[in-house]
Amino acid sequence: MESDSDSDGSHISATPPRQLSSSPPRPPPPPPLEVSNKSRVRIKPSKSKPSPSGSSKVPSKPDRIQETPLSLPTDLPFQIRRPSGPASVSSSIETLPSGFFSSSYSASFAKIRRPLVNFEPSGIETALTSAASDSRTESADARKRGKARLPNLIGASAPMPVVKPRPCSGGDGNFVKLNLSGKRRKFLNKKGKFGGKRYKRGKFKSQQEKEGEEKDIGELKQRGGCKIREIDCAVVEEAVAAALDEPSEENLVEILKLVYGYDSFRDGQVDAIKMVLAGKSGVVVLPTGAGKSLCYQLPALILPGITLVVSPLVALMIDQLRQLPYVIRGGLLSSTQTPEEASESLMQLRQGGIKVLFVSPERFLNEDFVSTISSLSAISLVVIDEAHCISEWSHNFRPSFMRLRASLLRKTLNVRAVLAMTATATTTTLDAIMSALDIPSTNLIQKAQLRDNFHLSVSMVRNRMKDLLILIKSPPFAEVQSMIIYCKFQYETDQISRYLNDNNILAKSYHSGITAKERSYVQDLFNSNKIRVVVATVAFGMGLDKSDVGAVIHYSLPESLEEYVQEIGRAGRDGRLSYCHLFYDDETFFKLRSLMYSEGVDEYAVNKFLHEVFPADKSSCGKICSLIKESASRRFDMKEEVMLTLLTRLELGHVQYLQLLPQINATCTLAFHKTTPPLLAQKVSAIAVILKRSENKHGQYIFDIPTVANDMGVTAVELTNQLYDLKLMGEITYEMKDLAYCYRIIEVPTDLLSLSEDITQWLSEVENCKVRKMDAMFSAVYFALNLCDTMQGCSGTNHTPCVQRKILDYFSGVDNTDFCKKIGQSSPFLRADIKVFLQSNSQARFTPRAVARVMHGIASPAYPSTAWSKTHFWGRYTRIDFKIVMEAAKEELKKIVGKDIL
Ligand SMILES: Nc1ncnc2c1ncn2[C@@H]1O[C@H](COP(=O)(O)OP(=O)(O)OP(=O)(O)O)[C@@H](O)[C@H]1O
Repeated sequence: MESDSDSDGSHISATPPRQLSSSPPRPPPPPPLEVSNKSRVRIKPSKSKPSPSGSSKVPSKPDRIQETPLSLPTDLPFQIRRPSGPASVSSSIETLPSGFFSSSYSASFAKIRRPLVNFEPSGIETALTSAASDSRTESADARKRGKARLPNLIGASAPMPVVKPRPCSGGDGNFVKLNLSGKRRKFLNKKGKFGGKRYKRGKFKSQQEKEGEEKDIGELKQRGGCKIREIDCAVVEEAVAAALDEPSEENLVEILKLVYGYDSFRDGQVDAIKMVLAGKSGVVVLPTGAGKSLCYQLPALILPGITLVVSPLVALMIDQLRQLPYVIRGGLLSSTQTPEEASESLMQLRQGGIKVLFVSPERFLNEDFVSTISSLSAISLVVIDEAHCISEWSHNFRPSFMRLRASLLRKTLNVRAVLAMTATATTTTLDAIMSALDIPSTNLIQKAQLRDNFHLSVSMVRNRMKDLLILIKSPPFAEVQSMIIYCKFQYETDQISRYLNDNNILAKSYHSGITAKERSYVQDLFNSNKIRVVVATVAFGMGLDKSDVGAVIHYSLPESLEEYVQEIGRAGRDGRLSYCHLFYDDETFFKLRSLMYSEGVDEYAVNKFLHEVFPADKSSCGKICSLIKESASRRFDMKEEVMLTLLTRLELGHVQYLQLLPQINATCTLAFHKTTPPLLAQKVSAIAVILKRSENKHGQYIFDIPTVANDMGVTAVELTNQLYDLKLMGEITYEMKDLAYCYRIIEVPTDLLSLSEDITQWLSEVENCKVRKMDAMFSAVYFALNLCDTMQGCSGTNHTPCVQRKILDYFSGVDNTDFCKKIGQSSPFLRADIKVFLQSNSQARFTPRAVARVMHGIASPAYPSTAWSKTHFWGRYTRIDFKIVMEAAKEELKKIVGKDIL
């Protein structure tokens, strides 16, 4: 594996300082924060019993806001003083030019008679998405506005229109794909016919159109403050043809200049592009903000077929779509679209109207989509963005990413090359990615996973709110225009943003609990510098490419070094020095470490789960089954994501036991309106089966969709389509509820016991891995606060060299978790407390894990915090290792039940 000079923390000061010219005032060089001796972290098992904390995710009693008047600190964990002189600088980081151009044409939207019912799980993707509702309205708007469509630039011989310029990243770029500007689209559709001619701006426009456009550009200028330039499409076309013929660096740079306005490639880009153009699959590991998108955008422009980009978040897809260069037609398919919109996108895809399609991994559950994609002979490239999501050993595993395996992509979809991209992957994660995608180790392009323009600092907190305000009001943070504060809990983001506003700092909170529209609004305010601070949970940031974010503050410890690197990666994307400070406190660390155990499952629960997934009836092969998410989650005391992980493993493990289908609403309540039920049953077979299989309550028929579908021998989606037709005819109305996982049984396992043992073992390894990540994060901070005096280059609160070293070691596989041995291994009161707890709740049935969760203050579906945080044992033992507590609970339960407990 290659490494890069970044890995040597000693030259961190070689970063050029932020310039004052075109941006808001810039802070002076490295912050002279100092950690006093008082701040040293001391981890020791608690002597007295801690008071019960709140719930696991959102503690019932949030931290009190300290409204103490602000004065310059004398007794704080860190001291702030002005720098004595400028930082040493060099030009080792290139200055980033302005870049992308907006698009203004779009493909047609054909009308369809009926939407294909097109269920897709939304999961995390939806929860963390912003601006999704916008794309929906825009799509509808586009339908009203005409059908003219440009032919595929490369696939067809039609020339490209001379496009109007757009501001660089940070603006709302690719209008067409988002249908943000209908006027412009209409206009440029006309222009598309003028092959190769240089288009003079404004020549063919009505006054109204001109005004509309100018308004758009005006707004964008304001947002991004970017330069505007034109692209001569005929020239680009020539350059593309030349690069297709001979993909030399010279030819590629020519396109780079023409399309992006950049003079040269950044480290790793040209290698990645050449690899893909040669039809080879590969993995690209480049730091945040290093320009990974360009590694697929440029090949997408050159290669003749379609490029599919798989992204974990809708918000990310929308951002990437906006950032596509003007000359590449993009589209997206996401769970937030209506079935009509999804069908339209598929139709455009079939007709060659889309060159780059962004999709969620869940889309690959949709048979309609898979068959459309496999019927397209020309998929040149599949890009897997945030590819670490494929691996269960990453910080952000997404079960649906498991589906993206070489077998599906190459064999079923007939894809030529696969490009996996990430900024944060350990060696174990990389191995998992390469093995899933069948990528040889020679095709790994890896640079250091950290940019060297971060000034990293850490401090121990005593009063976080007050310390935060002092930090923001002191140099260098006081002079940073745009900053992000990351918190763990949603309630913290709201509290802090209120607190900052009360102290004259314009801030907004951002988390997945607010609507997509609000999230989009906050992001827009931030991008246009109308607010200074976004206080966010992990939901904010992935894909955010605001170049002048000058600081990132971690109000709470991140859960892993990967998360930390991703989040600080939002800062300094313009290459200038940026400041990243992390507040540490023991209490938060112990609380977060407990949360790492919130998804674990015991063998007992896995076994119960498998018995429900596979009906005892051996003839169930081929049957469609469903598992209602909410009730099953409570029954098995398993989070919904964990159930999905198990189902996905049953589909994609060594043996394929089932085939996961799109999620459905499993319970249907139906009423008849025109024809009487018996008469309609004579004409429509579905109704005959429904009458047989339903329960009649006050004239309404309630039935289970999969049961009726099985009886009819159709899929759940086909049945729903039939019902939809009957509804259109006015025959029936119906309501669907109970969102459920849906699957077809392929093979019933013969030995459920050993299968559950196997799966539990795997889950336990995944859990251990999460805890190790948390511990590695803690260790880096602990080291910085307590032991880094000896580390060359660290001084005061400048912990850059040692934190940087820890991060790079971690990504290259060095175990950093030594200090966490300090987590409590025993307590004299533990067994006695568990005994009292069990006696006082003798009516409830517990597993050792359930008891340990209560003692650690972790809510679970069967033991919600609303009910269980009332016990005074709730969260009492967060400082004692979870496994020790679980073991003690097992012993106590054994005594009560009198037999061995799993
Ligand atoms: N060769 C280049 N020269 C100058 N700027 C570039 C170059 N390549 C990309 N950029 C710019 O760098 C910025 C970051 O690019 P991009 O968003 O692709 O980063 P990334 O690696 O995907 O980051 P992240 O992982 O954080 O999402 C963009 O504004 C892009 O225009």
